[in-house]
Amino acid sequence: MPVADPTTFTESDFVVVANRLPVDLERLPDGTTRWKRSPGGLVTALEPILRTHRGAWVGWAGIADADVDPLVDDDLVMHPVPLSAQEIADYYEGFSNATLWPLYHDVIVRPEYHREWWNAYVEVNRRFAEAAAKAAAQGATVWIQDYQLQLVPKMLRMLRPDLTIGFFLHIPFPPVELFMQMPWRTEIVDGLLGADLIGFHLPGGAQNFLYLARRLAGHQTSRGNVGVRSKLGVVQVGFRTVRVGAFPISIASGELDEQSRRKSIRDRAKQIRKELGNPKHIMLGVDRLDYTKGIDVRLDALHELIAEGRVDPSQTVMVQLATPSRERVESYIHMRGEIEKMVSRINGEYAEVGRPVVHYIHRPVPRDELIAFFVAADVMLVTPLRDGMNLVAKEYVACRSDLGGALVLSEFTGAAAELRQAFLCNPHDLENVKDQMEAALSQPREDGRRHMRALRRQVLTHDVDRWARAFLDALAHGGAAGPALIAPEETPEPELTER
Ligand SMILES: Nc1ncnc2c1ncn2[C@@H]1O[C@H](COP(=O)(O)OP(=O)(O)O)[C@@H](O)[C@H]1O
Ligand SMILES: O=P(O)(O)OC[C@H]1O[C@H](O[C@H]2O[C@H](CO)[C@@H](O)[C@H](O)[C@H]2O)[C@H](O)[C@@H](O)[C@@H]1O
Repeated sequence: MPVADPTTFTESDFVVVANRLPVDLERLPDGTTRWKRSPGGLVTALEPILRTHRGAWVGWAGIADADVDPLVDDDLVMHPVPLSAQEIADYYEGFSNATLWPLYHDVIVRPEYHREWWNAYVEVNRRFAEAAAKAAAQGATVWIQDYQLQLVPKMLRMLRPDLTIGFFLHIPFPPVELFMQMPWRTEIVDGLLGADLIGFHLPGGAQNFLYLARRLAGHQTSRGNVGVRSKLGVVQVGFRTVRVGAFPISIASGELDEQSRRKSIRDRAKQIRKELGNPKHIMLGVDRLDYTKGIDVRLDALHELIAEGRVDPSQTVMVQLATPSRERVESYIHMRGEIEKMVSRINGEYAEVGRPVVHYIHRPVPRDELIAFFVAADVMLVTPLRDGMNLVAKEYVACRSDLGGALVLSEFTGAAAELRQAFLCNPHDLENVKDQMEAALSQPREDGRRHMRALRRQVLTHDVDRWARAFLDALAHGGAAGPALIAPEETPEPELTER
């Protein structure tokens, strides 16, 4: 990737600000560096949009103290924001991923609240706001992404009142009683209210936020329910009107559909089946190694199904592809150990020499290889305890133009609101997960084709372009608001949860 001369850059009319750049700088053992694709669904979703808009991307390069000049790759200008090792520990691993992440994901692990982490979060958010203010042309649109940067909208508005500012949250916005744990709750709500439009995946998240804007920040808000890509909510912040809406994110589904039809991918899918010993059933999990993803849930379910004689280990293989993630955060270290023990236990009890039941790969897989796995898998297991959207579920569906395969999908993902024909399951109810896995393994072919056809219709007609267009149109044009405002003192009791 070419490193460009920073003096040649003009300011951009469209700027995305996210914690990470779409590429991570990697330090190799010999001291040299190279760029690689960043992990996670945010990058998967936003990269194609930014390339179409020929915009700029402000974000961290993924390692400590990287002093990197702006870069250009295919018309996409990237502005790296440096973070020190201490800031990575306090802002990224600490406040973002040991405070906000568990708090916003139903406190699956206990969030930690430390003042020094909060101070680093404020400091780093200020640095991102300053970098965005520098990258944006007069009157530009700036789109800030995700929970790591919730203070940036207000900070940026103070630096650059001429900008149009959008914010999108990629993870669930929690129920009010959980959010109220946060010692800096008012600062976060105020930070977000610096935007002109605040987007969530689901209407429930938008509703939770409107309640807090009234009760906690004391603003008037609109009455009535927020819709999906319609019926925006409104918060009146002095003379400013902030809009709040639900915009479920998606993938570049058409492109993925095309890629998955290629002969090379089909051949590789057949070869994968052969390499796995030509089992009758291949089950697949594809995730960042995160405790929210319920990898333990599906392993537990498989273990019990085999023990009860409902799944035959000589005919069934499970492949778990797990990208390393946040590897220095304590809860991630613990979870990795637990999952690796479960894999060993199942294999110890049920594998034969040369025929493991569970294949576990703890590294990112190249994109073409991943697509071939999706094509090969008879049952896709997506079992998070909580997930903002989960793009993997949509990717699997986009890859199944053959109408084969079956999707087991947790009700606690954003994707479940759209993919109603999947085998929906409650990951907190192990018997239910087992039943749905068994049903997916044994569904009649014609039923499977019917379900997959319906799932594909949803995913192919609601792609990532449509998501971005819906958000950016609402940001540019305001969109329809609810008719009347509710004053803070009129606030009824909350309608809870994001679902
Ligand atoms: N083991 C893996 N190898 C390569 N890509 C992966 C792997 N696991 C996940 N991904 C990709 O990362 C993205 C994950 O997005 P998503 O399911 O929304 O969850 P999250 O953003 O929380 O990680 C998807 O595009 C998926 O294909
Ligand atoms: O940057 P990391 O700490 O390595 O984490 C990767 C990304 O994980 C999260 O992804 C979320 O966004 C997806 C797209 O909207 C969504 O489908 C998924 O449910 C979310 O978990 C995180 O929100 C991103 O900021 C991270 O970059």
